[in-house]
Amino acid sequence: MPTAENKPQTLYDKVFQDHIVDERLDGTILLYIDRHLVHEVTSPQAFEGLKNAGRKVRRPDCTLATTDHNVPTTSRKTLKNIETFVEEEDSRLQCMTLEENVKDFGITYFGLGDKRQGIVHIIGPEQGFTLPGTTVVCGDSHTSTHGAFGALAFGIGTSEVEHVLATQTLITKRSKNMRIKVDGNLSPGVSSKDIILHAIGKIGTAGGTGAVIEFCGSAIESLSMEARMSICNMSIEGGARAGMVAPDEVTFEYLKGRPLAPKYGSEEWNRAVKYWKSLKSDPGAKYDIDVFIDAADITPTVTWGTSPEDVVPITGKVPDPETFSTPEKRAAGRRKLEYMGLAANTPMEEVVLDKVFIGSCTNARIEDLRAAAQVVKGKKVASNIKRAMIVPGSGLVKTQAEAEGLDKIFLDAGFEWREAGCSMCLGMNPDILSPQERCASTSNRNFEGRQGAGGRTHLMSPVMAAACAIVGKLTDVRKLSDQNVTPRKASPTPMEIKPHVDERVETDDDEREMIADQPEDNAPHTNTIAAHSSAGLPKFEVYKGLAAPLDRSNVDTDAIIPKQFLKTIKRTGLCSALFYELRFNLDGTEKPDFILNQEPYRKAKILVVTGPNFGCGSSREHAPWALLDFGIKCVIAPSYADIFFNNTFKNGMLPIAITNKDDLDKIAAEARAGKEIEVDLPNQTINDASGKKICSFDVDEFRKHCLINGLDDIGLTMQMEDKIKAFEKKMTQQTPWLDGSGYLKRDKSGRLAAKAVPVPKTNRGEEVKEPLEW
Ligand SMILES: CC(C)[C@H](C(=O)O)[C@@H](O)C(=O)O
Ligand code: SF4
Repeated sequence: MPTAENKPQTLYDKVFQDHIVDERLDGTILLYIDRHLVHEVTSPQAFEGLKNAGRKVRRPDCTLATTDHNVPTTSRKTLKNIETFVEEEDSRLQCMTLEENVKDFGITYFGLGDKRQGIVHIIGPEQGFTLPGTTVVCGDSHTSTHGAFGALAFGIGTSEVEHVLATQTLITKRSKNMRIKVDGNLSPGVSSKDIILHAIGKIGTAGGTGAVIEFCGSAIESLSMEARMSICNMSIEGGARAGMVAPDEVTFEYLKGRPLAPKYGSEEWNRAVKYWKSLKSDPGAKYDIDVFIDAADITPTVTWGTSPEDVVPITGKVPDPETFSTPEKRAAGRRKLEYMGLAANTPMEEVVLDKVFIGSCTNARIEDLRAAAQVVKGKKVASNIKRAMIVPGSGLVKTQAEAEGLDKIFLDAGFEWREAGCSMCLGMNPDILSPQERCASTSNRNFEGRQGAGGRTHLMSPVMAAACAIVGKLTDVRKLSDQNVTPRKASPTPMEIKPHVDERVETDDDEREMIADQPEDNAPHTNTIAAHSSAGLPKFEVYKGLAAPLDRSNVDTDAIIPKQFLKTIKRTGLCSALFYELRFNLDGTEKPDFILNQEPYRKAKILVVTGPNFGCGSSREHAPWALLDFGIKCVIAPSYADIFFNNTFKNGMLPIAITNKDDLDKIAAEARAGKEIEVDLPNQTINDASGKKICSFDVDEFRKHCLINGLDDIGLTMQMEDKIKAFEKKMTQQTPWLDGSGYLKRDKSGRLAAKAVPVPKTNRGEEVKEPLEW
């Protein structure tokens, strides 16, 4: 019998274990974060919180920022500065706020004039900022991308961004282990995007909820790093917190010569590789969920509906909702077809397109562009295609593609060749679909309104999108006769990255000692933490109010609050943005059918959702902010997506999972009758208006404690300063390559120049009171 110590561990277990700063008896863990990526959309409120509290960024050397979501992808030839370049006012403000914050807090930033600027999940790996065995976070759900390196990488909300900026840690719990094994050879024309779409079709968008997926098997091992990134990128669409692939020779090869990776051939590199090689799952390691896929079963795959799980082989037909298993699914299916403007049983290859988008953090890397160019070469975009866009994922991808002449191939065929950014993946910038326009897209989400209000998205691989542009309809890339599209194997010609920053300086032993021995008030990366509490949130105890019933499944955060409202730099003012496209017509008038437009539910304080997986998709904390602004502080649903679930607690809200259908039906019946519901958190019961118990509910002990006492995590974590500091000292010894000395300036004595500051206030700017127990 293996003991707890020698129990076989998974890759996830190993990386998680190596980052535990502290563990409570109830399993709440303070996890150290090695790498923090920051973008303009989810950071302004976090920096504002730091400023209000007089806090510093703890590890500027481990933090990397860029602008990507809001930036126009038009030519930057005339770019002077972001102020004159970004025309849309709110976008401009968000970009400028980031520029101000990175200056104020001393963070490395790749702005629009910098060739290294690009989508946050493309630039991290490109720079060697993402490394195996690290914990990587970003206020963005597709942080899962970085798991391709054997990193534990996941998206967080803005409150957590603030927590990481201030403490370089997160409060979390262990996730479940899930394994998706893909064995065998991929057929020509089938790529990693097809693998992940196929897998999501199989497990569903909630299939990975609460889990970290390890992708393995011979088909995964044969893939290049870029292909592995596309797979891990979409783990979040399968509901998982993160996706991971064990690091191997392909990974090490990719990292050689990256500016922020340990210098190839150095002692540090050799030490790092030795550690990275230890990160494989042990034989006999147990997985809570195991999925097997035969690579031979995967064909070029496209989506037909408004959820990434709505997949079908390109050779298939639009499904008939009347054949779906339950009345709820039939109703949802009809709605999807109506939104998508499709008739059941139409062959997918007969669906005519308007636009083609090749880009996004899923598929805008150099290999994606090479593969698409191979299909397009010597052909022309079909005349019915109004716009076909190629948007490289970063300035470096663009430069490399131009050096290889790919831009010319695309331009000759009639594609637009754009500058780096998120572009039409979510349309927070000028690149959007018009209502009813149909797009073949290499992005990752096909939610209603995702690429523009009323727009219709079909997800697919870059070679498929390229073929669609040529044919003008959804099409099977394998039919384009002279194409020779092969799956993306480990590439013999990786992208050449020229270091634009000083290469990482190897920390020698003496230096390591010196860093570890620095006096407390001048440690390499510290905030001296004054004992303080952070009682800043309104307390949640017994909460009573009208409950609005919502009969929907898989409500994504794009539906809770669409992209156009993410441009705010505040946490408030989002009441009318809540469920905007469900609540309002294009002309701004109300849709009378939507529940929150009906009496008495305009005054709802609780939302009762009868379908599972509420809050899936994007990490936007704007979703709980909008609910709060409307007056809803409690959501009751069968299940939630992980990031949304976390985000609500950080705002003093209570999401309750009721898995028992009878109980949920009773609650929904009260809601439908327009009666009030009482949520008693101390006693963990849901009661009717008279106080009679309907059912009990579970809640995590630590979260309950924080809600009832109105505690803010950051203040609590800051009381763990000694433990965090001790952890950092150990890490500097054990994994010196993670101290980002390549970015941070050193003072004359060679010390990393981050200053210690006392922390007199909470993140909401209030006076510090007595310290509290963590
Ligand atoms: C803006 C950001 C919060 C969001 C995410 O978390 O995914 C975005 O990148 C998206 O793709 O919807
Ligand atoms: S999913 Fe789209 S919007 Fe989100 S980070 Fe990736 S490219 Fe940007």
